[in-house]
Amino acid sequence: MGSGQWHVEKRCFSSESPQSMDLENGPETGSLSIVVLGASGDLAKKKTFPALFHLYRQGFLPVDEVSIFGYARTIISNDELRERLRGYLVRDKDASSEELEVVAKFLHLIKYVSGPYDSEDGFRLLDKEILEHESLKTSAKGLSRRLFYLALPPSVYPSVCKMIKTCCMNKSDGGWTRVVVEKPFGKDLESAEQLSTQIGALFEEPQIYRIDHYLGKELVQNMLVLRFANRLFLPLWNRDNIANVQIVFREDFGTEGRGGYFDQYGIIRDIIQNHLLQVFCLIAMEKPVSLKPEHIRDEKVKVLQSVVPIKDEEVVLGQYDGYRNDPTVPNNSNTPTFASVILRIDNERWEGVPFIIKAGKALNSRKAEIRVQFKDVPGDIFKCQKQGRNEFVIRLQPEEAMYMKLTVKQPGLEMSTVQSELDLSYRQRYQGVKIPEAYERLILDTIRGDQQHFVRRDELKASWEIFTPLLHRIDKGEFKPFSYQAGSRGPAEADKLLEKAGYVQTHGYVWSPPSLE
Ligand SMILES: NC(=O)C1=CN([C@@H]2O[C@H](COP(=O)(O)OP(=O)(O)OC[C@H]3O[C@@H](n4cnc5c(N)ncnc54)[C@H](OP(=O)(O)O)[C@@H]3O)[C@@H](O)[C@H]2O)C=CC1
Ligand SMILES: O=C1O[C@H](COP(=O)(O)O)[C@@H](O)[C@H](O)[C@H]1O
Repeated sequence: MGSGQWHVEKRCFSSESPQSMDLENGPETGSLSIVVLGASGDLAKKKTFPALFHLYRQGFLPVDEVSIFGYARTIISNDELRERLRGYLVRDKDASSEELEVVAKFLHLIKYVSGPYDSEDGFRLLDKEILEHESLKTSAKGLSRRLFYLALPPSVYPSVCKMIKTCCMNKSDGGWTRVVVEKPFGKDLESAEQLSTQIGALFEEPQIYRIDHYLGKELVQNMLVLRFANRLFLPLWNRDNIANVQIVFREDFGTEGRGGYFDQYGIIRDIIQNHLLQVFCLIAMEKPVSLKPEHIRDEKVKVLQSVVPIKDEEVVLGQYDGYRNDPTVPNNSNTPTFASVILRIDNERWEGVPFIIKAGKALNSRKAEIRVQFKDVPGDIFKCQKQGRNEFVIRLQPEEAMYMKLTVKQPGLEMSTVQSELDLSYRQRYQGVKIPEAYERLILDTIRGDQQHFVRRDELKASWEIFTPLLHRIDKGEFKPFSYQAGSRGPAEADKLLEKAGYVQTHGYVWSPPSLE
């Protein structure tokens, strides 16, 4: 692979039809029906349909193969759905006539079917529509591919999966049916396992795509490359050199109309148990045998299983003032909108290294980053260590970047030291390159049958095992959040915990992304 292109070993093609048949993953051509269930909802309009549009625009969804269906209970016409979606695909006033035409052609591919989630009538109607479209599309040897995206509350997953299985499976020999399910996948270990069992009774694991959109972010996808394709990092990535790791998610807005949903889940279930824990796996796991999805997921499960029970004194919870003003949030809500939790791994590589996982809503900034802090240099001949430690920072968003904080000689006649950085800011380094949206990438993976960036059942179980005891105590009101001011850094106790974990702040040093001017 001299081109430096991503090389996924699992792809093996039939000699008969090299491009059309991936033996392990099912056919890659033939009619493709993408069904968005919950098409009237928030996720569908903001993420799913726009991602499909971007794939269409880049030629990944050829019109001679693809049909898109929306399904929900709301009674609306095809045109009404298309009109609802339009505004999320393009801003009319900025768009050229060519762009508007592309949008119109894409919207024309979408057909809406209305029906309930628990009765066969609606799904039989959906199946009839799919069959009708399949008969019109190119079908290599009559192959059909059916992708069902559940943009729905998890409470309806079991009945929807049952309806798909009963009424809407691919009917061609050698075609496939896949389902994409969103988070939250369960509320604790027991409910997640129950849901997995219900869905697992209907579909095989290779048909189930548990999506976690953080796994589609550019710099999250870069983690394995960074760790395992750079000699520089290999000998450093362990307890001998790394003092602590932080994985941080901050949002500068509150629950904003989603209070009712959020209050049943809280920040640990909304962000930490899934998004941040997936990032944690990629930082902490061992090198997989290969890039095959199962090899990667095997290593993720192992590291999750090596996490020791969370200690009470290594948790700080917070709730921002004003959270309970939302009419959909109970006045006595104990739900955390902020949490900082230290995870510890009991293995040869990481024993003694705290992983501080922190997430909060209504804070003073919006960003997600990984911060790997190295230990002090032994024998400080420059007497410079009070200036700060080496830190490797991976900024997931906004302004994707990686930078390494270093101590260097202050330029000039004197021998003094100063903190500086090696900086790889994506906007500057990759000018003109459009970084794809996470959902765009992940939906393409589902079509290609690549489960590398999706959560396997045992991985999900291991992740709930880590957080369920703490979550149950919070649910029972045994663990109380500190209050914090909206727009602040969160509760001061979280900074104390960070300090206790051994994080050394570099005072007076601020990294600002380089500007293009
Ligand atoms: N919104 C977001 O940004 C994100 C959402 N998610 C997840 O994606 C999924 C969908 O989210 P979102 O679109 O916000 O959800 P919505 O609340 O907008 O629900 C989607 C659709 O499901 C139907 N629906 C809503 N409530 C019920 C119910 N109680 N029983 C049956 N059907 C119902 C409605 O369609 P109709 O009444 O027309 O049938 C609705 O339009 C959820 O699992 C969510 O956690 C994940 C990440 C981000
Ligand atoms: O899954 C979720 O993620 C969003 C944050 O996603 P991002 O890609 O903008 O970082 C969060 O706002 C939401 O509460 C949560 O459900």
